Amino acid sequence: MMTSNSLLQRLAKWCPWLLRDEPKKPVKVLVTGAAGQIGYAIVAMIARGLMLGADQPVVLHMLDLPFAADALNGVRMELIDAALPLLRGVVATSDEAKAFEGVNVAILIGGWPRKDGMERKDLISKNVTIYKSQATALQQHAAPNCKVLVVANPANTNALVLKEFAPAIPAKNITCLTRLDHNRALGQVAEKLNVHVGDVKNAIIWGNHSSTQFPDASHATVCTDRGEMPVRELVADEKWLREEFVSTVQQRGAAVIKARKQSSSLSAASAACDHIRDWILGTPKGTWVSMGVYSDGSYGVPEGVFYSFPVTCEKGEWSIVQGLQIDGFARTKMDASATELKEEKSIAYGFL
Ligand SMILES: NC(=O)c1ccc[n+]([C@@H]2O[C@H](COP(=O)([O-])OP(=O)(O)OC[C@H]3O[C@@H](n4cnc5c(N)ncnc54)[C@H](O)[C@@H]3O)[C@@H](O)[C@H]2O)c1
Ligand SMILES: O=C(O)C[C@H](O)C(=O)O
Repeated sequence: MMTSNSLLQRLAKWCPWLLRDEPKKPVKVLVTGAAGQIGYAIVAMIARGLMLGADQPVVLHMLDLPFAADALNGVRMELIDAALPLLRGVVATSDEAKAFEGVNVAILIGGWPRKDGMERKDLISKNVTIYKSQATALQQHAAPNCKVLVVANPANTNALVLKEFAPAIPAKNITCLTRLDHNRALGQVAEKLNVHVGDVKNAIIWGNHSSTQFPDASHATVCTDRGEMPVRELVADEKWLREEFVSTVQQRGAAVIKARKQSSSLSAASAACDHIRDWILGTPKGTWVSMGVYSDGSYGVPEGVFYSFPVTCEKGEWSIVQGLQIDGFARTKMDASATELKEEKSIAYGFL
């Protein structure tokens, strides 16, 4: 007698779709500031599966201010015109409640960018109030386990404001973007050694997404035909690692603004996709990435600030890589960035 399974196999010869897995339920992804530079770059990346995977349908929620409604509608039209099979719906709105409704992932880019000659913390007065207001929308309207990535600057301090004003959201669900700096660090090492960037891993960004961040290549490795080799050994130039490498990564955002007259967009959008993809789908075995997370006191970093640490991710949860050796040089740099974050926190609270 033919079992139902073998009958299905035989029928599938003629109708292959019968054996396809259940289609995945669409994930709702919010992008704020979606009419802006990064927003324009990231929505297509998300809708093409670069953030959540090539088999994951998405519904895009896009929020921007009322004055940008026409531009936002233009982005919506282009998404339709791109005929993207994974895109199952688009909500374009200037209403925060509608934008946050039921979202599973929130990429918060809305805010003002710095211009040539400014530091990111010069944006505190303009941008932190946005995050106080969006905290309310997040906890009232987002899906219960919504994962949040803050991109807008000052990213660490905006994330802190969001956490403080959305107490119902677990702190571990709120993160900020330092993956762009992490990717820049990998890129600088790859250029220096003339190797493929995909063969370099485990650089670390410690601290604030600002010019006090500490890009650290002392634990990074390169995959070579002799096996995995320490970057330190291959570069064999401690001065370069402590000076030029550090300052190039710290100042890369400013260098892009000087060249483009606008801040990094394509690389920021790409890094935001990397951040969420690794958080949700997991980091490859033996690889860590940098994420701005609420400090639990690891490595002597004070609690109460969002600080960039090396993390690994599994099953949708990040954990800080423990047990790395911190020498005196690293300690000084890490502490300086923590001090700046505490200062930013008190300035931000003055505006709230
Ligand atoms: N963390 C990082 O690595 C990183 C990298 C690049 C840029 N950034 C930051 O990201 C932010 C956006 O950069 P951009 O180049 O896209 O700027 P942009 O000016 O091109 O776009 C920002 C958009 O946000 C919108 N906006 C402002 N207030 C809003 C609000 N309350 N709600 C919703 N939308 C709002 C604006 O109307 C605009 O369309 C800036 O703060 C920039 O400094 C961070
Ligand atoms: O530098 C900026 O102000 C934008 C962004 O934070 C970046 O690092 O490129």
